[in-house]
Amino acid sequence: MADKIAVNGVKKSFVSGKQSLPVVGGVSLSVADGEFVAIVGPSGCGKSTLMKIVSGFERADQGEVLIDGVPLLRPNAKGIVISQHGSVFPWLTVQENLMFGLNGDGHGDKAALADHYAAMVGLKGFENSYPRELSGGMLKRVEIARALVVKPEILYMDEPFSALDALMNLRMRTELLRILQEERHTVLLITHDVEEALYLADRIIVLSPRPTVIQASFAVPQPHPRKLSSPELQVLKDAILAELGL
Ligand SMILES: Nc1ncnc2c1ncn2[C@@H]1O[C@H](COP(=O)(O)OP(=O)(O)OP(=O)(O)O)[C@@H](O)[C@H]1O
Repeated sequence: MADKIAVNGVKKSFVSGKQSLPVVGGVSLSVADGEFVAIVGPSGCGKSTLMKIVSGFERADQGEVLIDGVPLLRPNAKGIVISQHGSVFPWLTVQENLMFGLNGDGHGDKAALADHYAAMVGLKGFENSYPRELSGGMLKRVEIARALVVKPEILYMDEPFSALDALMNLRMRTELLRILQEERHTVLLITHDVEEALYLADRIIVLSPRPTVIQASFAVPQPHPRKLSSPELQVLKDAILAELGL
């Protein structure tokens, strides 16, 4: 079977005036169906640029991205991006936000589906609330539910929890794992937080400084729920931090 995501020899530079800034220096990567891959790397190395290329929002100068063996030329309905900035519509209620992406037929009772996903992320009873009435963590849950309600095969997450406080960040990690146990997705997560990657991912890829290439890759074979204090994860954490020069 083809990989869910295959990244082959992707390179990208940005041109500003006469200057060319090489950002992605040649990245090849395969992600299996249902796999959770986290990407860590130094600030400004090109993580978000790589994610934009892999999700179809940016074109590579060289190389290609295949989703289920098909070249990706633009954002594709199989994948949804969740970013740190958030994209919940403030003028719509939770239920209306969740129904927003369900255009066209084939979704049955949209309100019921929206309410099902609201409940899945712990927002039962808040279906008719507006975003201004919710906390930061609840807003993040709306965003996750809004991504999941369209049943994407791939979740692209770019620092999804970094705007949350530390406690809410920890809660959302657990919440995400619970949701992924209910509904299988292939996940690509960018994070600056090595512990977040160790807690969530099946595999952790360490990117080099810009122009970025894959510097190292670590499998995380531990079952969930994981204890970050376990000796195995501590050893992995030290090895990843060493790759990052820390
Ligand atoms: N559209 C663009 N035009 C020009 N330069 C860009 C563009 N997007 C990104 N860059 C540059 O590419 C480099 C990598 O940026 P990118 O956002 O991909 O890095 P990152 O690893 O995600 O950074 P951070 O960890 O700080 O979020 C930076 O030097 C940035 O200024």
